Amino acid sequence: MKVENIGEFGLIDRIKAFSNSKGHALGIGDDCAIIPQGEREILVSVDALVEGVHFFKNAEPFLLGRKSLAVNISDIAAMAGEPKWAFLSLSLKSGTELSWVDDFLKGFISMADEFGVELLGGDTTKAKETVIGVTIIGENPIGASVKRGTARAGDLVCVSGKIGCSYAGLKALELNLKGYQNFIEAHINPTPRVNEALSIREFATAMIDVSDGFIQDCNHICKQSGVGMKIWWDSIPFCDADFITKEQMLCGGEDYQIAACIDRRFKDKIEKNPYFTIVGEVVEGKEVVIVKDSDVIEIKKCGYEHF
Ligand SMILES: Nc1ncnc2c1ncn2[C@@H]1O[C@H](COP(=O)(O)OP(=O)(O)OP(=O)(O)O)[C@@H](O)[C@H]1O
Ligand SMILES: Cc1ncc(C[n+]2csc(CCOP(=O)(O)O)c2C)c(N)n1
Ligand SMILES: [Mg+2]
Repeated sequence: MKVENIGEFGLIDRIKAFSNSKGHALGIGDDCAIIPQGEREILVSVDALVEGVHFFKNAEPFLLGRKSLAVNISDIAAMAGEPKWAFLSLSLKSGTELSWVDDFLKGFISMADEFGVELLGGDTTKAKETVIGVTIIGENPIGASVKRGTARAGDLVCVSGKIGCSYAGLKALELNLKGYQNFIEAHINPTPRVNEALSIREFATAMIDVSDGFIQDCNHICKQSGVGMKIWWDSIPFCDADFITKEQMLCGGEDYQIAACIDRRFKDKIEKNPYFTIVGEVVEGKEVVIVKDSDVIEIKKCGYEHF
C-alpha cells in the first residue's frame, strides 16, 4: 500500500491513530492545537509551502514570504485566535541568490508586522526544491477558541469575503491570462482573516479557514461535528471571474476566507456584520449539500488533497 491509496486525509487519520496525546490539549483534527495555560490558551499550527506544489518556481520572493506567513496566520484566524509568534524553517536549493532570501524575508516580515507577529526562530537547510515551513503560535482567553467539532443542527453557516478568486488567480497564472491582476493578487497575496474571525468569535459555534476548497472545508466541520449542511446556491458570494466555473470556485481552495457556523439567535448580528454573508444552515446529516430552488445540485467529491 502506498500513501496514494489512502489519500492525505486517510494519512492524517492514520497519524492520529499513533497519537499519544494525554487529553489535556486539543490535538490532531482542528486548524490548530489548543494548549490550556491558566487564564489563556495557546494555539499552535504548522504549514509548509513546497515549490511546484504550493508555488511556481518563478514566484516573486517578497510575495511568497508574505503568503508563507499569511496561510499560517489564517490557521490561527480559523480558531478565532490572535497570532503572536512564528518560527521559520527555510530549506533552500544550493545556488539560491541572497537577494531572493532578502526579498523573501522582507515579505515575511511585512506580513508579520501587519498582524503583530514576532519571528522568534526557525531552521535552515539545503534541499532539492525550496520548502518553507512555518510554525505559528497564537492565543486566546481560555475557552474562547472556536473549533471544528462544535456545530449544531439549526445553526446558520456564513462565510467572509468571496469564494473562488484565488483559484481564478491560479488559473490566470497557469494560462497566462492578461487583465486579471485582482484574482492573481488574491492567489499570491492572500489576507488572513483575523479581524473578521474575531468579530464573530462570541457568536460562532464552529469555524474553519477555506484552504482546501469551500465544500471540502465545510465537510471537515460536518465530519468533526457529526452534522450536515445545506448551502443555498443563490446566497454564495461567488468571485466574479467568468473564465472558471462556479463549481471550480467551490472546490478550488486557498481563499483563506473564514467559514463559520453561528447560533441562529445571533442572525441579526451577522446580517449587520460587514464581512460575512449567510450562505446556509447546519442540519442533521453527514455532509454538505448544495441546494438551488429546492433541488440538490450534485457536485462530485472535490477540493484539494495532497496524494
Ligand atoms: N504529519 C502530521 N503529524 C501530526 N498531525 C498532523 C500531520 N499532518 C496534519 N496533522 C494534523 O491534522 C489536522 C489537519 O491538518 P491539515 O494540514 O489538513 O490542516 P488544515 O488547517 O485543514 O489545512 P491547511 O494545511 O491548509 O492549514 C491538523 O490538526 C494537523 O495538526
Ligand atoms: C504551483 C501550484 N499548483 C497548485 C496550487 C494549488 N494548491 C496547492 S496546495 C493547495 C491547497 C492548500 O494547501 P495545504 O493543504 O497544503 O495547506 C492548493 C489549492 C498552487 N497554489 N500552486
Ligand atoms: Mg486550516
